[in-house]
Amino acid sequence: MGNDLAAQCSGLRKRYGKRTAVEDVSLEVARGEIVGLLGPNGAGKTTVIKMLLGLVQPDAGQAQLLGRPAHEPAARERVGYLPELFRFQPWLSAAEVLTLHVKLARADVSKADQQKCLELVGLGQRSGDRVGGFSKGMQQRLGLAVALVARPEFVILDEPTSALDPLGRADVRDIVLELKSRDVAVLLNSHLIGEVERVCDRVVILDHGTVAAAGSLAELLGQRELRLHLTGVTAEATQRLAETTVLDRSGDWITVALPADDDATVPTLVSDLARLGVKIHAVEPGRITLEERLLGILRKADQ
Ligand SMILES: Nc1ncnc2c1ncn2[C@@H]1O[C@H](COP(=O)(O)OP(=O)(O)OP(=O)(O)O)[C@@H](O)[C@H]1O
Repeated sequence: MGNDLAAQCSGLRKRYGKRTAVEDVSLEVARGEIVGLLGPNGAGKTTVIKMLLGLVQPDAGQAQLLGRPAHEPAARERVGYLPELFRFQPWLSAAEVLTLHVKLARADVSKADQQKCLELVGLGQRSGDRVGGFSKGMQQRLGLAVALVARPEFVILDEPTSALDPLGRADVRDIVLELKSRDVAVLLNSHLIGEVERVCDRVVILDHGTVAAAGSLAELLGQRELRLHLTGVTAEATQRLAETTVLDRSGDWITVALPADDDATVPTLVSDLARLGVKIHAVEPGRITLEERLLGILRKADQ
């Protein structure tokens, strides 16, 4: 495996009794890449994460972390993990929880840097307070600090914002993007699709334990489109429109496909149509959202 991969797994399978939780799942996370893991409840996301971390033994397949087999404890030393469900020792202060985890990770992180990590997650003022008195969202912020404090090269965040207010969610988004800028890889499991769409480079969609779709956002969301409200369309203008891919026509509205990442098509088309005497009432760029795409994939699989 190349050193450019933070995580890689292939052919992962896990059964619990007769129930198949995960079947033949393969995925990769490159260094500095943010990958979103999406899928309905019970799709197998957490099970895949646990197999990647060597916390659950796969029935088949293999997983590697930062170039080592996932089951080796040394593989996890440079990995930060925010589990979906966790409880910290309620009698410890936030600062003590971080110190404990720095020790467990056998990392060398000064007290000042530990305090900075608490500030990063918005708990700078609460470092001396006992965790038992923390709200759910504050505990989740502390969980994020624990995942980040030992300066990991790969971070797995399992539902990191489920208990957070909108400001907290925006903070997590900024933190994830900041990790990427430092070439830290992130695997993000979240039901908040807008969040995934905003920060992730690639997305893996799990359904019934298997990979239902995977790819970059551009690949998954496909072509962009443009809705035009036009009147006075002459034969010449119709010919000009036919040079694009016309997806739909209903009344005065025409939808054409736009090539991905092409900035020239819209201004050229609009000026050509205007020159040909067409009255242009509206020009609306559009693209299906990740949520629409996800629902489409999952509903198709259920049919
Ligand atoms: N320890 C376990 N014992 C028995 N079944 C399990 C265990 N862990 C997971 N499963 C089953 O495996 C399947 C996948 O569960 P998993 O927690 O991986 O899903 P998920 O995609 O993370 O779901 P959610 O979005 O609800 O967190 C489910 O059917 C679940 O009941």
